[in-house]
Amino acid sequence: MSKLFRAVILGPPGSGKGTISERVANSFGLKHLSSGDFLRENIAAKTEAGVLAKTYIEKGALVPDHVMTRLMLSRLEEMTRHSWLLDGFPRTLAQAKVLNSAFELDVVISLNIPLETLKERLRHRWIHPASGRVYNMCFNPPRVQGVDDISGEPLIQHEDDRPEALVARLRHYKDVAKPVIDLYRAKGILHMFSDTETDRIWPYISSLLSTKIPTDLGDAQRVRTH
Ligand SMILES: Nc1nc2c(ncn2[C@@H]2O[C@H](COP(=O)(O)OP(=O)(O)OP(=O)(O)O)[C@@H](O)[C@H]2O)c(=O)[nH]1
Ligand SMILES: Nc1ccn([C@@H]2O[C@H](COP(=O)(O)OP(=O)(O)O)[C@@H](O)[C@H]2O)c(=O)n1
Repeated sequence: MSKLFRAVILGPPGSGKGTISERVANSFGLKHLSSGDFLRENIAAKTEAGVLAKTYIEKGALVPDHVMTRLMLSRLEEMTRHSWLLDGFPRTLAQAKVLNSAFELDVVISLNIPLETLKERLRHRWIHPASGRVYNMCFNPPRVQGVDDISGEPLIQHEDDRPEALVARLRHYKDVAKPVIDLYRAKGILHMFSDTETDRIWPYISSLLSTKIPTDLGDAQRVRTH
């Protein structure tokens, strides 16, 4: 079987992980696994992990490491035949160590976006909860304001996307993410990107991945869209 490709994208809330992950999935045929979306699916399905995770997310707290690692690793065990890009996991050093003991990562992308840019982006972020589709009134607005392009269902804004909630989330993110970033830098697989616009970062990420992703991923997996 051809070599598989395993990557993680790290970044604070609003940094564009989901936006960039979708472009990576479309360009390189990797499976994008968003831990936030996966948690919301489990919450909606009222799974044991979802019910437990909900109690933490509602308080704006992180879901405990053992719940996240059990949930994410069982999902990854179902994807062993696929190349993937993880978004939002690992989020802590404990999560990273468990992931590293189970899978060898090829690339870790870390987005470094200024606070004011994050605030501005999240202020205008609208989400279709059922699909996880993400819009932005300034960057990628829906055809009809407040309505999902595909389903016609209403869009919502996350309570903790408000600017006053963001500062606390950001401080917590930085405290928790630093040892994870340091770990992957020490492994020599960290690639940092800083800018205020996704469209300026994307070409660099795309060319990095073009050099790293095995060309023999197989047609089924590698769908090049230009
Ligand atoms: N103005 C602007 N908005 C952007 C840009 N890139 C992404 N966005 C929007 O900014 C918001 C945040 O982007 P996401 O991809 O959701 O960021 P994220 O890192 O996945 O955020 P979390 O899921 O909260 O961790 C969304 O509404 C995006 O549509 C950009 O370059 N400029
Ligand atoms: N590894 C993770 C990922 C998400 N989460 C929780 O799930 C929520 C939604 O995750 P998300 O990635 O959609 O949003 P962000 O808060 O990361 O911007 C987070 O706010 C956390 O409460 C977590 O606790 N641990």
